[in-house]
Amino acid sequence: MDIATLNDHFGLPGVLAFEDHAGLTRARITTPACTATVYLHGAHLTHWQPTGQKPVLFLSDKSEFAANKAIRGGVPICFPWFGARTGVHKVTLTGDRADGPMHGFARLQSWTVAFAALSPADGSLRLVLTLDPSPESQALGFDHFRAVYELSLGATLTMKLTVANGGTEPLVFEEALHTYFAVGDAGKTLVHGLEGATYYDKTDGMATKHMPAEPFLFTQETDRALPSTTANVVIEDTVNARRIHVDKSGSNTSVVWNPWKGMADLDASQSHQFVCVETVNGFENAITLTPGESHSMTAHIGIESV
Ligand SMILES: O=P(O)(O)OC[C@H]1O[C@@H](O)[C@H](O)[C@@H](O)[C@@H]1O
Repeated sequence: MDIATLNDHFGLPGVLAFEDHAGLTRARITTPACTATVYLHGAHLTHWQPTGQKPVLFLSDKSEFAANKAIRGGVPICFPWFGARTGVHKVTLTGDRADGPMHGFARLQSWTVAFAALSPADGSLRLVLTLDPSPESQALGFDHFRAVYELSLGATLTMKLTVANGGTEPLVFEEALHTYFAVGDAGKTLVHGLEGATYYDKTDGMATKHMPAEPFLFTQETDRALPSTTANVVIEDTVNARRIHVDKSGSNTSVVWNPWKGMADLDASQSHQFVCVETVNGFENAITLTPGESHSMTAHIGIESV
């Protein structure tokens, strides 16, 4: 659908409008409760700001916006694998192959708008996008999945990713809502809720270790995958005097990440402006769906001023 048709079908005057940015289509959302931006490229939420709050999601000033690149910041959707397709602690995914882009193809595909409407209950905007197999996914061995991403954008944020198996063989995949939370200073940010959990340390050859007994403080490059973790977390952004609550369901893995340095699409000066606390099913928690089955993973984000 072109932008005019999207606006005709789904636009809501003063609330939801579709526009072009750098050749990509994005939805701009303004409600009394929040502002938000969603790119159809990757179904990528890049901005969510409840009224009266600073933006909750970080977006790199050096992010690229191009059809073959992932946006740096916001909430990339990783699917149907997390990180590399194969590796230590990984199970064999559909296709049983090692090729394909980092974090899967879903963040590089253009998703389809299926539904948009305001909720009469709380004025939040409900936006639903879908992803079906494409020549790119089929070339990587994924030709019988269906994915639905339901966003509820208001004073709180709900992100729900549902994947269905439309084929005749089991569908085995990983997934992540790779959320970049904006914080005043990553080095003064605590993560509560993961105390003592087992993790695989990607900065140390995926060695198995344990989180500290006290809330986790970012002090260096951090790249930790926590399997068998269903805990809700609270991110304590001390500089901004707020707590970000991340409540999740249908997710058995968490990932905590900050590169602590610049990257090609991240200026070094911005590397302490976010922490990634990711809602994931990965490694031994990869999802297996029998034909006709579906699975949902949800992250619900709320902000508490302190
Ligand atoms: O640069 P990308 O592909 O967006 O990945 C960013 C990071 O994503 C994290 O979730 C991974 O654990 C890291 O290993 C990775 O570096």
